[in-house]
Amino acid sequence: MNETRDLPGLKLRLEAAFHLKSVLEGKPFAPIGPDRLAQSRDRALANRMVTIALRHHGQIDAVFKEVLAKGVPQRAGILEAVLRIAIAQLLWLDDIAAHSAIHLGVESARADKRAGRFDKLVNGVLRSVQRQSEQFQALDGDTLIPGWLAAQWAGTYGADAVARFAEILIQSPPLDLTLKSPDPDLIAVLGGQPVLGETVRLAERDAAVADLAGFAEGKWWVQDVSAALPARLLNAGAGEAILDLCAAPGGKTAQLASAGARVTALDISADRMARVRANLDRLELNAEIVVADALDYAPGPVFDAVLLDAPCSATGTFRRHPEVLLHRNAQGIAERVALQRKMLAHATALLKPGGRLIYCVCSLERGEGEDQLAWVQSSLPELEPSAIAASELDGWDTPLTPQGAVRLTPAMALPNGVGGALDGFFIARFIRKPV
Ligand SMILES: C[S@@+](CC[C@H](N)C(=O)[O-])C[C@H]1O[C@@H](n2cnc3c(N)ncnc32)[C@H](O)[C@@H]1O
Repeated sequence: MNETRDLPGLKLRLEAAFHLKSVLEGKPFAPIGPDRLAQSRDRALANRMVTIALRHHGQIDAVFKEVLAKGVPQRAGILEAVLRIAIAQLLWLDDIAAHSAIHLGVESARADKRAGRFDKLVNGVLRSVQRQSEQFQALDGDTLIPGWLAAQWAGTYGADAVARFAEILIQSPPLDLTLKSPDPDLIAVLGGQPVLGETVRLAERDAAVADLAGFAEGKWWVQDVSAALPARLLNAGAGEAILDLCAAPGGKTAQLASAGARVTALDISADRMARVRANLDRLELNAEIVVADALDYAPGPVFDAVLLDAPCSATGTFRRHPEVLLHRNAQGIAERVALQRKMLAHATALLKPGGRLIYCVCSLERGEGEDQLAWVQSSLPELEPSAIAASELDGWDTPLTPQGAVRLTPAMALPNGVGGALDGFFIARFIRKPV
C-alpha cells in the first residue's frame, strides 16, 4: 500500500477524492490546506481538480448516465469521488495526460478498501470516457444548474441569464480586492484593474493570495466587488457606532472600521470570528468582537447604523462555491427566509431613532431579497425604505430596482468595461423612523 501511495501524483488525487466526497456529503468547499498536502503545487492541482469536478457536476451526471447503465455503485467508499475527479481531468484539464488520469484513477480506487473492489469498473468507465471525450466535451450547459433552481431563476431573470450563469459557473473567477486606501502604484504592481469604489480586479495571478504585493503590509483584503457595496451604501461616518451583524470573515467590518466608525462585529461562530480578528490585526484596524447569536444580542437602541449581512442560501456565490447548487433546496431557503425576518426585526430594535439599516444577502432568490423588502414594508412600520441612487455607485444604474434597492446578478456587465462576472447580491437600505 505504501509503495502504491508513493506513486507520483497519487497522494494528491486521493486527497482530492476524499475532499470531494465530503462536499458531496454536504460539507461546504474549503480549499485543501497545507496540513493535508505540504507542496503548494500539489495543493493547487488537487484544489483545481475538486473545483472543476464541482463546476461540471451536472455534466458529469450526464456522463454517468451514458457510461454506467446501473448508475454509480453505492456504499463504495470514495468510488464516486474518484470517478468524478478522473472524468474532470479527462474532459476539462487538458494539461494532464489521459493515460495518467486513468492509471491514477484506478490506483486511487485501489487505495480505498470499499472502492478497491470496483477497480475494473473504474478502468472500463474511464476508458469509455476517453474514447467518447469529444462527445462529452461538447455536452451543452443545460445540465449544469439543477433543474429546480434553473426554473426558478428563469422565472426571475429570464432564460438567457440562466444560460449565462451556466457559462460563468464553469469559468474560474477573477480575484477582487478591496484597497484600504486609494493606491495607484499598488494597483499597477498588482496588475489590477479598478472596478468600482476601492475594488480592484486581478483577472489572473500566478501567486498565492498571501504572496501578492501589499498583503503582508495590510493594504487590502479579498472581497468580491458585489460584497463591497453594502458597507459602502451604509455611508459610515467617523466615530459613528455601527453594528456589523453576522460579520465573519469580516470584509464589511474592515470597510466600516477603515471609514473611522466605532464598529461592533458580531457573529455566532467563534472560529470564524478568530479569522476576523486575524484579518483586522493584519490590516491594523479595530473593532469590538462579539461572539453571540444575533437574536440574543440586546444592548438596546444604541447604534447609529446596523449592517445586517444575513445568513442566506448564498446561491449568488456559485462561482466560488459551486457546491451551493448541490446543497440547497426549497425547504432550506424557506427556513433562512424566516430567520432573516427575525433578524430584520431584531436589528431594528438595536437602532437609534433615525438610524440606518442595510439588509443584504449573497443570494439570487427573490424570497431572500425583493420579497423581504416588501415584507419589511408591510410588517415593520418603524422602518422606511431609503432609496439607493446611481450616484452612490459612481453613476452605475444597472443594478437599481424600481423600489430603490440593488439587485446584482453574476450576468451583469460591470462598469468601466471590466470583464468577468460578479457575485449575486441583494441590498436594501432603511431608516428607523425618528420618534
Ligand atoms: C454571509 S456571512 C457574513 C459575511 C460577512 N458579513 C463578511 O462580509 O465577511 C453570514 C454569517 O452569519 C453568521 N450567522 C449565522 N447565523 C447567525 C446567528 N444566528 N447569529 C449571528 N451570526 C450568525 C455565520 O456564522 C456567517 O459568518
